[in-house]
Amino acid sequence: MTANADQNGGPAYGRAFADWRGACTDDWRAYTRHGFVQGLGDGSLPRAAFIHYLRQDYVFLHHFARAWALGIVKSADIHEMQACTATVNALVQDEIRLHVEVCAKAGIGLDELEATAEAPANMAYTRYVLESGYSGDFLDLMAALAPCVLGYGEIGARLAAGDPAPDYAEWIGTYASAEYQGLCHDVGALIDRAVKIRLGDEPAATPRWQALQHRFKTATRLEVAFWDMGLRPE
Ligand SMILES: Cc1ncc(CN)c(N)n1
Repeated sequence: MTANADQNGGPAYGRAFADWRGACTDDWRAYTRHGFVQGLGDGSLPRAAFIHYLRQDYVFLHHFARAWALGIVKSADIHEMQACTATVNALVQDEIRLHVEVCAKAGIGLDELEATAEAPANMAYTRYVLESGYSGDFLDLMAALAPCVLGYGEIGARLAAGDPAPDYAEWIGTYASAEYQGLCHDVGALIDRAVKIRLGDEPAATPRWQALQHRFKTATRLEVAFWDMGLRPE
């Protein structure tokens, strides 16, 4: 367990994250230790699969930015609005730069990137998250969004600490960076504060908790399906 780990061995991104992650350990492991992830770490991932994934992820980030913008709509106060705004900004200004730059080096320009046809696994995941926000409240949306932000934080930190092969250093460096790790801590704190405001000090004792755990688990499974899709370039 590292200094930054919580008591379950996961990164210390907050209490709600630790609980939700701990309630779906098999699915979480399938997501964060997926063959695609192992291939990023040891360099064995075929380049075609990586570029295929990255193009889909470029589309994914558009929808995720929309979902975080929906968080602004569903916010209870200025603190939540500011935190959601910062995350939208991190997605569309910082994270997406990786996708644009790596694809440009592979000969895929911005127009071609924008014209990427969305894969069904991408649609299933992003629309699930957006629907969680449309029909649910701020907590429903956060439970569906958390595996995305925090899972990549956990993966990036673990791969970077494990002496990775140089092939995917840019990808690993993006998610292991101080900026991305800071974002994960901010999002974890946002969720804990939102839980406290809405469900009090003993949220696990409230009738809503299981439904939130279930939303987190469903989004985690959709992350697994996204990696599966990444391994199947047409
Ligand atoms: C599918 C997916 N999940 C998570 C992330 C990290 N924001 C991402 N870029 N793509």
